[in-house]
Amino acid sequence: MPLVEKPQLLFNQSSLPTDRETFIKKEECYFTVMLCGSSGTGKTTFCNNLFSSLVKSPKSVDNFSKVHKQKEVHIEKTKAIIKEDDFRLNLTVLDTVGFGDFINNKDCWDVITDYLDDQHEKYLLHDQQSLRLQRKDSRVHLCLYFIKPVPYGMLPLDVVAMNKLSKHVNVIPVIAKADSLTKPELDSLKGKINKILQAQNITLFFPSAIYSADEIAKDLSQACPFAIVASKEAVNDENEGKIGRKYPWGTSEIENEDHCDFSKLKNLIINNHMLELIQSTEKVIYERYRQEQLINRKNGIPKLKKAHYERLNEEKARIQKKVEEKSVELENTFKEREEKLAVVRDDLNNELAEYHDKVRILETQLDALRNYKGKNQKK
Ligand SMILES: Nc1nc2c(ncn2[C@@H]2O[C@H](COP(=O)(O)OP(=O)(O)OP(=O)(O)O)[C@@H](O)[C@H]2O)c(=O)[nH]1
Repeated sequence: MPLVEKPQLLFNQSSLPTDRETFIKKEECYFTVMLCGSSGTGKTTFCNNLFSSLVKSPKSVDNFSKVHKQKEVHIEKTKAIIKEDDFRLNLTVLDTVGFGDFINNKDCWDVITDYLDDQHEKYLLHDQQSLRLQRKDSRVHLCLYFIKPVPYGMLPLDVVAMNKLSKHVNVIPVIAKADSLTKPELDSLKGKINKILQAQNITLFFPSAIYSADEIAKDLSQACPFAIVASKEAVNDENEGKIGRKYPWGTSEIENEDHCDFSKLKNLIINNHMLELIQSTEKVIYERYRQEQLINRKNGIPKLKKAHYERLNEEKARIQKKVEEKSVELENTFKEREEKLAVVRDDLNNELAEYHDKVRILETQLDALRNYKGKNQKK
């Protein structure tokens, strides 16, 4: 687990509201963030920019082809401890490897929603025990959903996946690689995405004024979906320390609000609303899961998840097929044996008929001999 001491200023403690100050005074906090989006959307680069440190290493070419040989989406976990002054952030970053990368992406969000529910379930089990000390909390506080920068809006996969995920975790959509769009294209894309999200009734995470200030919360909410640019390089010597992307015609600085919404998103997640994300996970999302489970589950047994259900159905179909194949095989063997037995029976019957004929001939001969003998005795 990488231990990153003193990254570039992560927490702006001087401007903290009281609630957050208390939160920081706890000296330690656990935060889990999920990066959901297809390969190459810049998730790793963005994550390292967000936490101002090398939290996650980019995939090498070999590693990339190895992980993508698996035909299923899987969750890759990276842990890091970020220390700033006396505060320690125990960070867990979850990458959804393979999400949206296959030709058929049907139900690829199931692995993720099952993972999210599993973490709630583990917490629920701890909750139900009499001694609640040292309970592990692996619940996910935030899912950053990476939308590809395509001018026509969102793919149907994005709409369905965000709809499903938003019931299990706080979701914030981001437009990845926003430097590939012009300002008018970006504004139009944001408008289209917001219209789709509204029409589909997708509930996203929006910062509330209780955790920051009215204007800050409003400004951050208006920036959604956040257009982000990520980079691992400083733009040039002159602007040393400024991270960005260099092009032949100019530069794009990630923290420049005229270039993208990176700073706003960082303010939301780290400076102002991390506590709200953690509390909303506890009070809204986990509470909803807890109530649903306790109302619906029979005899305390957790409800089967879709993936488990499908696996059981597949297993049932496999066993049924095997039973059918075995019964056809047995029937054929039985028929073969029956046919063989019929041949043996016919042979034996023929043999028996032959013996009967022979016996009949012998009896006729015996009768003839008896008659002959009787006639001779009379003489
Ligand atoms: N133009 C542009 N390129 C970016 C941006 N962010 C990242 N990249 C580049 O995109 C490539 C992929 O970035 P990664 O951060 O590895 O993407 P990823 O989503 O983590 O990829 P996987 O690990 O395969 O899932 C790298 O070459 C980055 O330098 C961005 O905002 N704009």
